Amino acid sequence: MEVEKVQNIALKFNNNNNNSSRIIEESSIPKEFIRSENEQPAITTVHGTELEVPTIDLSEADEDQLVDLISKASEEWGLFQVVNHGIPTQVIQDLQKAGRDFFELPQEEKEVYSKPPPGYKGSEGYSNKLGKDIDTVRPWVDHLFHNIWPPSAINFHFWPKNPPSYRKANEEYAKYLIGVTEKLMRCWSKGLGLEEHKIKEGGGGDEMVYLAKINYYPPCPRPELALGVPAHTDLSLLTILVPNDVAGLQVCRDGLWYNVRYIPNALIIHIGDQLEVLSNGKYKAVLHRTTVNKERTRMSWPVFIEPPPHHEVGPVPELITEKNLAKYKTKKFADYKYCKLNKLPQ
Ligand SMILES: O=C(O)CCC(=O)C(=O)O
Ligand SMILES: [Fe+2]
Repeated sequence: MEVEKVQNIALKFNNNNNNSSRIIEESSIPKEFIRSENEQPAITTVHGTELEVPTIDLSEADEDQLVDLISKASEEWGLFQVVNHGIPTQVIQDLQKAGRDFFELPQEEKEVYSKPPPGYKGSEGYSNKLGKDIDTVRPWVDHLFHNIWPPSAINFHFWPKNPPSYRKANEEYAKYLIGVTEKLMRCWSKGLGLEEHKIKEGGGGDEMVYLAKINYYPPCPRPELALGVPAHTDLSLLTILVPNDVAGLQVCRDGLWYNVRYIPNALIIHIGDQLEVLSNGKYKAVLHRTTVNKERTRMSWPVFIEPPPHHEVGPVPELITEKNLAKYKTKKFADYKYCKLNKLPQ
């Protein structure tokens, strides 16, 4: 069988002059990256159909209409794209260029920002999972995490100094992102029949943490066998993501995986676990994953907007009645995160 044939062929990582990019000499991948058949994109993707997730114009002047659209998309899909969101194209392009320039640096320079050794509890730092031994199937992706808001949560130690434009590009993007986030949270509150500040308050108010990530998915010689990020829902309250123009995001509907269409300049909004909890299950965290590409590097820039660790998250009390009992426990975000990352029951 094809899977077995490729299992014995080693991937060769070569240092290419001063740029230690990986040169893949065989038209194959090591077995650590090969997914079981029930995960392989070639077998599990619905081909020929890109999923038309809702695309919402965030400049819609009729606020009730906007609330309805966002509420419906969050209930039915858990994911939607927004256009006319108010973030200038230049700000997004600068963010993307700074991230791309960082990931194209020699490996040693990226590793300056590596996550601290085992025992480190934070999320921030660079991780080269492509080259790291872990006992599960490896994801075909490298990433960098660091907080971008609020100022008290920022640790510039994890922000690349090279390229020099990195800091300004991220600070600019963060400023605009706050506006988009707050608008979405007001709409979700209203969509739930609550006062407009309730979702923000339930998520930790001005202490909410904006955790930025860059995903870097290099070309993969056998994209039909591997995955970038495997199936998951985000831990966050919401995630706002900018992709590059290489498609790869997939969402699960009725057990089947569909490609999400790339729309230039749109932001992709994911409902995360914490919004599902706050809304007592009305809004659904979306199950998603990413595929990789044979020729091109895919990149994405998600920002996970999360409650601060000590903040207790549970269904908003006003939503709980005798007929609508709480479906989720109220617990500290840090505890929720610990259970999820360690695959413990919530
Ligand atoms: O790259 C993408 O489009 C999605 C990445 C993702 O789901 C994640 O990093 O949590
Ligand atoms: Fe995700």
